[in-house]
Amino acid sequence: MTRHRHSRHRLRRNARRIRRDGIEPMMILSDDLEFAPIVLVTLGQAMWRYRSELAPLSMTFLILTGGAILHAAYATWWPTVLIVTALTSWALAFFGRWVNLTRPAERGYAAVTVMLAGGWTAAATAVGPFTVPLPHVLAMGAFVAGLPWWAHRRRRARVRVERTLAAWPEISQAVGLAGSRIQSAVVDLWGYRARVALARGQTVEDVVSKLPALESALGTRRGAARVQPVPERANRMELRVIETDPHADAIAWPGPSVSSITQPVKLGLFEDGSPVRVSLLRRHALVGGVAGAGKSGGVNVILADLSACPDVVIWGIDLKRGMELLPWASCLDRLATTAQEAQALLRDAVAVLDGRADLLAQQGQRVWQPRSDAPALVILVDEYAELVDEAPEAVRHADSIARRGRAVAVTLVAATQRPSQKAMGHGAVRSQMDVRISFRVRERRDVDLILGQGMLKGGWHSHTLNAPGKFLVSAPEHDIPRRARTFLLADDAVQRTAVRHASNRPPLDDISVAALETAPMEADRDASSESSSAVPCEVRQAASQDAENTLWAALRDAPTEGLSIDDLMRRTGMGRSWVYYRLQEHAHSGRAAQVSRGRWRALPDS
Ligand SMILES: Nc1ncnc2c1ncn2[C@@H]1O[C@H](COP(=O)(O)OP(=O)(O)OP(=O)(O)O)[C@@H](O)[C@H]1O
Repeated sequence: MTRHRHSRHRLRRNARRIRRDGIEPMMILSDDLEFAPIVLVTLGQAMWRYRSELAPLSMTFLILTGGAILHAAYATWWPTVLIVTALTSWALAFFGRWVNLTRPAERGYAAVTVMLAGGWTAAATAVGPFTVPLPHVLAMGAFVAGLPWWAHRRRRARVRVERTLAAWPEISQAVGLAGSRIQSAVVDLWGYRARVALARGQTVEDVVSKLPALESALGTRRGAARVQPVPERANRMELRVIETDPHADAIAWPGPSVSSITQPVKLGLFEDGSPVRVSLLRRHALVGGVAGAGKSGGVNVILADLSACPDVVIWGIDLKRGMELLPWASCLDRLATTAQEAQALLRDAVAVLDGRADLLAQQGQRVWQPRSDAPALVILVDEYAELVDEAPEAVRHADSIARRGRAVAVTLVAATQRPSQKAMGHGAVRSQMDVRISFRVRERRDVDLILGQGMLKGGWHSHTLNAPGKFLVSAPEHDIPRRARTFLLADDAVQRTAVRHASNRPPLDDISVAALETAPMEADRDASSESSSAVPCEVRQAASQDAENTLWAALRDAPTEGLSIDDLMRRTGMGRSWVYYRLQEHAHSGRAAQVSRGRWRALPDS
């Protein structure tokens, strides 16, 4: 007692000296201080930190204490304890959802545990908690009921997230977001998300630029953290950490989601499982991304939905000799696979546009309302850059459609790898695209190329997409960067869908057909300046067959080191794309192969 008074006195004296001398206060561990309180505080902190893991033990202790008190004071109350237990178990089993026990297994566990605990308490109330075998039963019960608790995945995830976010003050300091606060956090199937209040002057863009540092501080894998603004508050954001990728597996196309172009098509699913719906009515769309990133897959989903709508006519341009769009031929009102056909198709689309615009002007209407007898016209262009290369004249028509087509429901859906000004033909097409879909891009600067200026800075990181089919979509209804994955249509699904939808495709309306019938006069004028399209069809076919034969002969007679694409272009007189796609076809059917980089020859036994 005297020793305690001495040390308290010494402490007070030290504190006075510190204040007097202006020395910064700090914790000093010395044998002067009492050791026991520090141990107690540390122990208390550890127990608090591990309170979830210790819960079965704490509960056992509480039940034991409760049993002892009840036995000592109210030994005759054991039937009441039993009744309360039965009622609570029943309520948990049937209404546990109200207390966040979302799964049947969780409700069952809670009901059984309450039954065991209540049963034991009733017995302890009646005969005393230390009467054999009650202590043994309690120990066994605690262990058995504790096992599912300790093993429960969602509980462990919640605890891990709580601990991570408890360190937010240090984390935010370390990454340069000091002063921001976590407001709430929710653990879900794929990871967790937290609402963060930003400090004064901090913006979501600041956080986006610090994402890699944030991922490191949170201890997640690279690319696991996402940041989304909260539209109604500039000083709030949602931080999402994806621990298990919900897009790890391909998502099969579930069937058409629309029956009219006036409804938004369903492209795929966001990471939270919600559908990506985008309206294509009176909107042009640009689909971009590196080769193999899933553009054609995305176009397939658009086609599968649009071909289910009886109020839209679809035209296609595929200068890869129809490789991508040919499977949909039965649903396409028109398909162009050569530069000349593409040019004619776009020219006709402009004629349709003009015809419709004239009618609307006469009737004093502003927009074309798609119906099955007055359908919208959607023109799908696969690999737009190819069109610019091979049919530069066609780009003029595409430009016209991009600028004037919306009101009359004549719209473009253009897919291309890298929509640079050059690839888009230096026209207005790119700037007129209202829906931008970006699959993975190789370089950061390509993000802005597809999605628009400043998008990279705003957190649209399509260079970090890590699997084919994953995309970001920017459209009037999608102004937040959220990762999504398109549905996947396997080849046989494309075939089946095309066959099923082919029977209810609408023809063009009378106004558009009449516009096309009066268009040839203009077309002839066009044609006179284009020697290629003036060549009759049979002559073109014969020329193509000649080139085909020359290519095959060249490949067959090629030296062992093969022939380069330039050699083959020279010999056949055809363009690079033509040679390239014919080689791909030969390679596909096992007739020719690349002997070294860029050099080809026929296979010996073909
Ligand atoms: N949503 C998806 N889910 C799973 N896999 C996909 C998905 N989309 C595409 N893939 C896979 O990626 C491969 C390449 O996709 P796709 O042909 O669509 O790419 P691309 O961007 O069109 O390439 P290219 O420009 O060479 O035509 C496909 O063969 C398919 O296996």
